[in-house]
This record gives sequence, C-alpha cells and structure tokens, in this order.
Amino acid sequence: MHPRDQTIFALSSGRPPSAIALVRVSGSRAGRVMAGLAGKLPSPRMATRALLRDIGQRPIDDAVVLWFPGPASATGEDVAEFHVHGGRAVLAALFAALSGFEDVRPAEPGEFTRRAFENGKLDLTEAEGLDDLIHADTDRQRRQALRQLKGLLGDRARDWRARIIEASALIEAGIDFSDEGDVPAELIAPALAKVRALLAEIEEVLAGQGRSERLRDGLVVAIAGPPNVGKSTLMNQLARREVAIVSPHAGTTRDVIEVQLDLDGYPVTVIDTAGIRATDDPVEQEGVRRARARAADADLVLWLSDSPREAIDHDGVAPIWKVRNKIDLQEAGRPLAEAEPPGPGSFEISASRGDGVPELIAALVGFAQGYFGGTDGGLISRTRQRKLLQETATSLRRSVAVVGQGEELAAEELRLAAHSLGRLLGRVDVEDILDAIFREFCVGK
Ligand SMILES: Nc1nc2c(ncn2[C@@H]2O[C@H](COP(=O)(O)OP(=O)(O)OP(=O)(O)O)[C@@H](O)[C@H]2O)c(=O)[nH]1
Ligand SMILES: [K+]
Ligand SMILES: [Mg+2]
Repeated sequence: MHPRDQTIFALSSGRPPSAIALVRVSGSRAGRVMAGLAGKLPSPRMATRALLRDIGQRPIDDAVVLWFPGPASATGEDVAEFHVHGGRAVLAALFAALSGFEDVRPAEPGEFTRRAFENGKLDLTEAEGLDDLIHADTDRQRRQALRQLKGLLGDRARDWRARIIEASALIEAGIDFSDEGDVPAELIAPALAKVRALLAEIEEVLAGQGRSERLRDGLVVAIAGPPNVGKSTLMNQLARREVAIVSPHAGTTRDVIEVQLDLDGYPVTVIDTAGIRATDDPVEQEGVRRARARAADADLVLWLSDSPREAIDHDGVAPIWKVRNKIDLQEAGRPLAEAEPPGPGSFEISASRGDGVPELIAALVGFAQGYFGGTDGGLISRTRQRKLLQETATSLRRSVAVVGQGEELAAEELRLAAHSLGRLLGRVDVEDILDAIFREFCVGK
C-alpha cells in the first residue's frame, strides 16, 4: 500500500505524563483499529467508554473513544480517537498495539493536516493558520492565526481569483470575436475596469498590513552601548527578573542574552549584549564582536549611555533610540541643563530605580504596532503569502499595461495572476512545495 493510503496514528496532545492523552488514527483502517482495540465500533461522534485490549486480549487501558466516519471528520478520512491515561507506558502499549495492524504506521509531522488539505477540508492559508495557532505564544499571534484559520485571506483570494477569471473570459471572448483587427472596446473596457478594481484591493492589503508576517517570529530589540552604562540592569527591568548579571565591573556581559517578552500581545525578543569598547581581552573581544553582529541584525536598537552626549558606535539599518540611563545620579549631583533635551526616539531613565521605564515600554509597544501594522493585524501571516500576492499584483499591472499591444498578452498576464492566487490557496502547487510547508508542522497535527 502506498504510504499516502496507509492509516496513520499519533499522539495529538502534549508531552506525557499528563492526566489524559489523545491518540488519533486516520485512514481506511481506522474502523478496524477501533473495533479491534475497543471490542466494537461505537456510535459515530459519541464519547464512549471502552476497555482497550491488544491483539492477545491483554488490557491496555480504560479509555474514552470516539469514532468519526469520513468524510465528516477532521481529515476527511475515517478517524478514531483514543482518550487514554497520559502515562508513558500506556502510550507505549497503545502504540505497540496500533503498529500491530497491517498498513497502520506513525504519522509524519503535519500529516493529519495535509490529509485534511488534500481532502478539501482546508485551503493552504487555513492550514498555515492552524499551524500558527498551535505555535502562538501571544494574544496577537493567536488572533492573527485564528483569522487565517477562519479563512479570511483564503476567502479574499478565492474572490479575487474568480474575478480575474471573469475578466479574462471577457478578454478571451473579445479575441474570439475579432478574427482580424482590434477587439471591440466594449469588451475590453469592462474587463480592464474589473482588473483595476481588484488590483486596488490587493494593493491595499499589501500596503496596509505592515509586516504582519513577522508577527510569527516577533520583533528583535537589541540593548547596546558602552560598558557599564546599565544595559543588563535595563534588561532585567524589562524581563522583570534577574536574567543578566549586573556588576560595577566594566565588561561583565560577554554572551548575548535573550528574553522573550509579551508586550501588549506583541512578541518581542530583547537582547542584552557586551559593552562595546576596544579591549585586549580576547574573551571580551569576542563578546563585542557578537554584540555588534546582533545589534546590526536587530529591528530596533536601544543605544544606552550614562552621559549626555554619548556618540553612537553602531552600524545597521534598524532605527536607533538614544536611551540615557542613570538619571538618578544626575538629580543628586550634576545639573540637568547640560543634557540634550529628549526628543522622539530619545529617552531618559534610571534602569536601577525604574524611572522612565514604563514610558520606554509604552514607546516599544507603539513601535511594535507600527511595525506589525496596527491594532487589527494583517491578513498576511507568511512571507510566502506576501510574495504570491505581490506576484499577483505585478501580473495584473502588466495586463493593464500591455492590453494596447495585444489582448493575448493581457490574457496571458491574467492567467499568471490567477495562477499565483491558486498557489496561495495551494490549489496548483507542486508536491515538493507542499512537502516543505507541511514538514514544519508538528507530529499529531
Ligand atoms: N545609579 C545608577 N546605577 C545604575 C543604574 N543602572 C545601572 N547602574 C549600575 O551600573 C553598574 C553597571 O550596570 P550593568 O547593568 O552591569 O551595566 P552593563 O552596561 O550591562 O555593563 P557591561 O555588561 O559590563 O557592559 C552597576 O553597578 C549597576 O548597579 C541606574 O539607573 N542608576
Ligand atoms: K557591568
Ligand atoms: Mg551587562
């Protein structure tokens, strides 16, 4: 039997031990497996208690089982669910029993979702949304994934694709009409109007959404600056715990230290780095090299200093905010007048006391909002989706541009645009691209 037609099983709940574990089985043998282990097939979609027994009639566990005959199941195939006690030995015994059935094997990562996709239960954007929902750590990631899973992008793409096909039908009809000479303008004009309208919609989605696909990975904010200015102290303030060593000794931090923060639902990775200075210590030199490299790749750099006019020693394309630290010392002694007045992207804080830190955090949230594209988030959640929408828009623009040189050229561009949207939905993709996408999913999904 081809692996694709085999029946698959996997643990679909979390890592054992746990109170309950869910093992799913999908494929043509699922019914035989269920009847074999539970003694008989329960009524469809009814939670039923059953003593599971292996092939030698030895009991495995007292379980709750569910039977979903296809196509009304998550994958579209026959699906059997076993809710067992989530112990490692219980699962080992159940897996051994499942593997004993002919043409039944453990699932590959993402294989359940792939079968659902292939049986038309989900389009590719929805499958991606499902994977994102499982991996969502913050509230905004969850909401974006849920929009994707509910098919918001997929529905738009299906609508656009249908309208492109209508427009191209008008143009093709025009081509058939005129064996010699020009296609009548009455046919071309409405087609062009359709194309322009939907191009505007796609451009709006592309322009208005910030970098919403980056919401999956989050934003990287690097704290950089000279030694001893309080970078690690600020890091600990932002993390609200002692993640980095703080000491009056310049050159304390050498490794890059990362924490994941949830800032108002936005995922933000903050990195603390070695103080940047010339040094003879080879270990510190390596720390400085790493600090420069990570700050150069960051999406935002907080350049920390403890003196009013500190030169910024950093190369990179990311915006830099000047953060002046230790203002508590200034209040105690030196006059405030010598300080540069703080402007946009410029902050004054006391990392040890916490003054100015809430304002800095609020500004970071604002930055994240602008970066990811506003409060409602985007329709686009992956680079793959953005690229295909850009390709679609390019083909539509070309079709409008070339229509004067020949209707066939315009029709060809519309075909390409429809093809790009088909790929977005996973309707026309080649096997290896689908393999690459589904391989990233987890086992049991
Ligand atoms: N008065 C005052 N001291 C601070 C403040 N922030 C940090 N410090 C002190 O400054 C010293 C250096 O702090 P760190 O956080 O280790 O500085 P760093 O920039 O990480 O230093 P390196 O990792 O060595 O580059 C420590 O003694 C801190 O307690 C502040 O806001 N006010
Ligand atoms: K230090
Ligand atoms: Mg430090």
